[in-house]
Amino acid sequence: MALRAILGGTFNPPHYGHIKPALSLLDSIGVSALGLMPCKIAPHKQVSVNENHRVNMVELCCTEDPRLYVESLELSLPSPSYTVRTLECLQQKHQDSICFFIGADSLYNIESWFEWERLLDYCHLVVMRRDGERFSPPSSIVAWLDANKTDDYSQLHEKQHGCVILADTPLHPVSSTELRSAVASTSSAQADLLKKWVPPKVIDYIDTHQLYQDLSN
Ligand SMILES: Nc1ncnc2c1ncn2[C@@H]1O[C@H](COP(=O)(O)OP(=O)(O)OP(=O)(O)O)[C@@H](O)[C@H]1O
Ligand SMILES: O=C(O)c1ccc[n+]([C@@H]2O[C@H](COP(=O)([O-])O)[C@@H](O)[C@H]2O)c1
Repeated sequence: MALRAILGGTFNPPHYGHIKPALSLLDSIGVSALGLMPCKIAPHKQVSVNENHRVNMVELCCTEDPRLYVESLELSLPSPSYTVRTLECLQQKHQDSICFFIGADSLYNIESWFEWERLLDYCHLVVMRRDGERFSPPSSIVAWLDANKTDDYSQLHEKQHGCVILADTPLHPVSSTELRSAVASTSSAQADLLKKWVPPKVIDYIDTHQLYQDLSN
């Protein structure tokens, strides 16, 4: 069965910490493209920048690499954007197996996700390092992880769903939160931070639309 790689996110704004570790895994996984899937209403976050801006920034981000595309399905589904429901719809739409990418911080909070125990019925989870030397999940999910994790990427093709890969991705120490602060700041160090982590077209978009000028968004 064909495999589809998807990274869901709020993307407020999108940054290289989203795309670089995920792109670095595509060859190992054996997929040629990565769908960036912006959520409509984030389940666990207050997001004041509207979905159109976030989608436009994700589209601009996709011009950075021909393997990137926007997966817009979640925007057409009822809010909030519960991943288990989205994955169910994605599978019905494409009939592919799905590798759903998340950062380690998302894994550590996964028990708070809507019907989280059903997630692996619809996808494989590919977890990217976010910080720290090694993965350190909360004890409450260790048994679940042990039952499902594998280091063998060929399993992603052999099984339709149900694997968890803790991927040894290079660290990209950045978050959208820091970048929103950097936009709001006037310091040159913060301007450098933006240039380092945000694609130039996304920086131009943020400037043009005066996003993140105050920290309430
Ligand atoms: N620097 C990074 N390295 C690895 N994974 C990341 C990184 N930044 C975000 N991710 C992962 O990408 C997904 C989407 O992230 P999201 O859009 O919430 O970005 P964020 O930087 O965590 O945002 P915020 O700071 O606003 O919470 C999440 O699963 C998150 O864990
Ligand atoms: O389904 C849930 O309850 C759920 C809770 C938190 C996050 N998610 C999804 O996880 C992805 C990353 O979320 P975030 O908040 O880090 O941008 C994004 O696709 C969200 O829709 C999903």
